[in-house]
Amino acid sequence: MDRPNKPSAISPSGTGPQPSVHSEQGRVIASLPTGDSVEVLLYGATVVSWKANGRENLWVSEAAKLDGSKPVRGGVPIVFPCFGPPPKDHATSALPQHGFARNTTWEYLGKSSSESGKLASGGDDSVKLDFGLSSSQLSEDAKKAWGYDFALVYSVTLARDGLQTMLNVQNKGDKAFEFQMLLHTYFRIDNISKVAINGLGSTTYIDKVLNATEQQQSSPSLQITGEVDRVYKSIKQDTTSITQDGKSRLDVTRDGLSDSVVWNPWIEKAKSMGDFEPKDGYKKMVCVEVGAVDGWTKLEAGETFEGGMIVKSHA
Ligand SMILES: O=P(O)(O)OC[C@H]1O[C@@H](O)[C@H](O)[C@@H](O)[C@@H]1O
Repeated sequence: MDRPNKPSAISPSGTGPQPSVHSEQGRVIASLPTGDSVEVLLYGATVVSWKANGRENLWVSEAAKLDGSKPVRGGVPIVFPCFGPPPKDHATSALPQHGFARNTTWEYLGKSSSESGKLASGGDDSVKLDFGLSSSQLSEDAKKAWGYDFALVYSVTLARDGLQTMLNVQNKGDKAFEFQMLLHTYFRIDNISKVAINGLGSTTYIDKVLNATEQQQSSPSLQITGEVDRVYKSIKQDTTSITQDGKSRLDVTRDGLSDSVVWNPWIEKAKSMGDFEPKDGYKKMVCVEVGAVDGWTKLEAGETFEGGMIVKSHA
């Protein structure tokens, strides 16, 4: 399997007090001695909070359902195995928009021991939480709609210098399947009018607002002044960064992935979503989503795919 982008991981551990991890009411919360923390709902394995340097980096709607009745409007919902409404002539055609991963309850597999995974966890520097979802945990409806034998492991690593989220997809069955995946991250920002998205220059994108026409990003910097729903394909740069008032705010680095979606619903679309509150919340969020959504990724029986992101937050 091609791994288009291989960034260096967040810096590994030192020694010192241990991170704390506890679970309560369907969520797992991890904190570092520095005060940085991450909170993951078992429903959808949705990261609903990531605080670094005393600041929340994720936006969650005030009307988001956190009770498992609807995918969470905010945080980092996982899109799998289809992105958007599935095409009629594809094996995913009977699934809902964005698939089933974001509205199924995952299993907490535990905190991985130090030195395992992509980061050398341990000491006070990082902690890695693993979540699992396999075919047997799906609802009867989802099993009927997509009857493949698969296993997903989602690893969320909180480190002193960032957050890493990686999705590992395994084909456990005896027939090949095709999928798309996306980490649909809602970043919290202070004011959309002061924000620019950089690192998408010279990239071709599908503009879903302009009837899915193919366009070219000519300027190196994207400002958001209206509804934006764009699928950037085969991006050459590893990192898409969000600046605020001209200063670096968040750097999103793709790992094993080369597509990104940029989404902001703006005024009318925000009004039309019952779970989007406050209605002017579009000024405080922007989705920069990493994924494999241009066409389909095929996994043969027994094969594994891994992709995700490393996000660094600037104080
Ligand atoms: O309302 P949903 O299903 O969470 O989707 C939100 C948005 O998700 C984005 O990733 C899509 O590109 C948009 O088209 C879509 O509107």
